[in-house]
Amino acid sequence: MSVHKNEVKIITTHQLQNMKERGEKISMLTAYDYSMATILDAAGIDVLLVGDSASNVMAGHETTLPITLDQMIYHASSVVRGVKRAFVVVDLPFGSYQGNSSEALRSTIRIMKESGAHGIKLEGGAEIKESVTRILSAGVPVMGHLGLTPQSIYKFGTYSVRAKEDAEAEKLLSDAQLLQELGCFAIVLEKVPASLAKKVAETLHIPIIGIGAGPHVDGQVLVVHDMLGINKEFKPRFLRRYADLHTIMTDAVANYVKDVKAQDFPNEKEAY
Ligand SMILES: Nc1nc(=O)c2c([nH]1)NC[C@@H]1CN(c3ccc(C(=O)N[C@@H](CCC(=O)O)C(=O)O)cc3)CN21
Ligand SMILES: CC(C)C(=O)C(=O)O
Ligand SMILES: [Mg+2]
Repeated sequence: MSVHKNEVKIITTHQLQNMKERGEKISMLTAYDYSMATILDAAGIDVLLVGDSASNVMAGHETTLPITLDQMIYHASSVVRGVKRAFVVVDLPFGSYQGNSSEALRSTIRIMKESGAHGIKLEGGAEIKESVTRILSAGVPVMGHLGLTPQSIYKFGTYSVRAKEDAEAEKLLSDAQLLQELGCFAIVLEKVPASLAKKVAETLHIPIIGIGAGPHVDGQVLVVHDMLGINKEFKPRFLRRYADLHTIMTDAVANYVKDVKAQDFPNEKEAY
């Protein structure tokens, strides 16, 4: 690939690894569509996650379970078209990989071929060892996801903080080590005690990206609609709101409605 003077450096798994080694934190947000991806990419985000949280945020489902592989591919291909620099990771949706490594590979190949994304993420540790191995052997970068794994919500029944007990914490650390040994390039840790996340980030050499996992990890991820304040209901302790787009958008739409009703829009300059 030729490198031109003004070309923006495309993020690779190697660069993410270098960032951990240099102590530069990795920034990651979700994106589900082209317009949002364009903005996030231009603003300098390192990694975009086409999360299965699209099931909640885009489609209005209660959980991440209903979203399909076809729907994830639609979101992912839209995101990829908006990106010039960020590394794009796609969640394998519920039912597309669990308990069947050949199906896991088939789902991954479809995502990579049909969306143009750069890697995939799946939830779990030892249980999904065969799937992870098989996907990695096809040359596809894999991101792990441990701690609160929303695709298993009905096994746990709550979205409460995970791995508070020693046994659960030990299992999480050994799962993280396993994922690293298999060859995963990074791991998301969701809603676990900061002290455990710190230990995992210090023990492993691959980047650990936290969401509700405290500051002592190698990067942070949030759902973009949450951090922009688009949805008002979701306010867990780990969320920081960087904007109140709910209010901005509501006011803008209310003003538009008012102007249309008052026949103030369109005016002469806005007509042909
Ligand atoms: N909009 C959105 N943001 C997310 O971060 C997100 C999704 N959707 N969907 C998929 C998963 C689910 N996630 C979640 C869900 C709930 C909590 C949570 O803290 N819920 C409650 C506390 C529940 C409890 O302690 O029992 C809260 O305080 O809102 C955290 C992450 C993270 N992901
Ligand atoms: C919350 C992040 C890590 C995720 O998996 C998603 O958005 O689906
Ligand atoms: Mg997810």
